[in-house]
Amino acid sequence: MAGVKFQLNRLMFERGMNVPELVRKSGVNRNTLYAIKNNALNRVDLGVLERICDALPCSLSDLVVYEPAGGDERPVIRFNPAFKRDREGRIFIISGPSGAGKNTLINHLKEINLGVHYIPSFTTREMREGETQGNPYHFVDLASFKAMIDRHEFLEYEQIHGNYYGTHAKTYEYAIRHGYDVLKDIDVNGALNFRKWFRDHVVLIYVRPTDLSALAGRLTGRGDSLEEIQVRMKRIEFEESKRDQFDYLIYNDDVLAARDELLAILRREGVL
Ligand SMILES: Nc1ncnc2c1ncn2[C@@H]1O[C@H](COP(=O)(O)OP(=O)(O)OP(=O)(O)O)[C@@H](O)[C@H]1O
Ligand SMILES: Nc1nc2c(ncn2[C@@H]2O[C@H](COP(=O)(O)O)[C@@H](O)[C@H]2O)c(=O)[nH]1
Repeated sequence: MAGVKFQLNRLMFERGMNVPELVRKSGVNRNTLYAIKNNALNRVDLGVLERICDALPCSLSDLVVYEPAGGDERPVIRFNPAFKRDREGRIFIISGPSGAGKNTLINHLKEINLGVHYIPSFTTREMREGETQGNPYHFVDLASFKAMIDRHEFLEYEQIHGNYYGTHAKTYEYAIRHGYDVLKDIDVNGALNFRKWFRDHVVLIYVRPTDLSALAGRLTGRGDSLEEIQVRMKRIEFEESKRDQFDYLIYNDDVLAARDELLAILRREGVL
């Protein structure tokens, strides 16, 4: 859609700056910054823009641009009309620490015909053994990811464990508008952003093992390097601090029991 757009996402990305740091440097409150970052504001105080420009630093014309109509409005997957609901679509998000078993659970559900879609995110991380282009991600280089930020193609994106991950906005908007349910693993920040934008259309499910010390062993078993595991372990405390904001908690100690709990949630939420 044509209109005035903020380039805060890209500018922060280029400067390696996160929201808390920009709050500190600019004095602009967190919610306003998120709204500007996500182009979710219709009006804004010029003083706020000045403070952001000072803090980044950048010029006003770097921060605010007019974008004519154009851009790619198409979803990145083909939706199956047989899965269409007679209500708006819902997004089921699975979050939790690395090694909790989010992908394992999703892969188990892919074996059952639930009538939900799995939308691959875009990522800059290296492909793992067994992964392919489009499953579970669209693997892109940093320049392509950055170009997508420029074109405002992401609903949200995060830097996690040193790599970038982003959800394709038009695809999720299309799913909700046209009655398609989606199951996707997203980090805790992304999950809470989805809740902010799509409210009741989003169901948040947090997965973890009862004993968090099991995580490192699982990642070793997956073939992650020691260095990679250390990076991932550092994020557990942060992820756990967001847990209370989720609708459901699943303890994945036994995969099949956890899968059944997830199925019970989907049933309760009207998917099955
Ligand atoms: N209940 C379980 N018991 C033992 N091992 C498990 C269990 N669930 C998953 N695993 C194993 O743990 C490893 C990590 O699982 P998985 O890749 O699904 O985690 P994840 O939550 O998706 O992690 P990430 O956030 O890093 O993508 C895999 O090797 C998987 O087979
Ligand atoms: N905020 C987002 N988080 C995402 C997205 N896609 C995946 N993820 C999360 O990233 C980590 C790491 O995943 P891995 O497959 O590289 O181990 C994990 O927590 C995912 O849930 C996204 O589009 N946005």
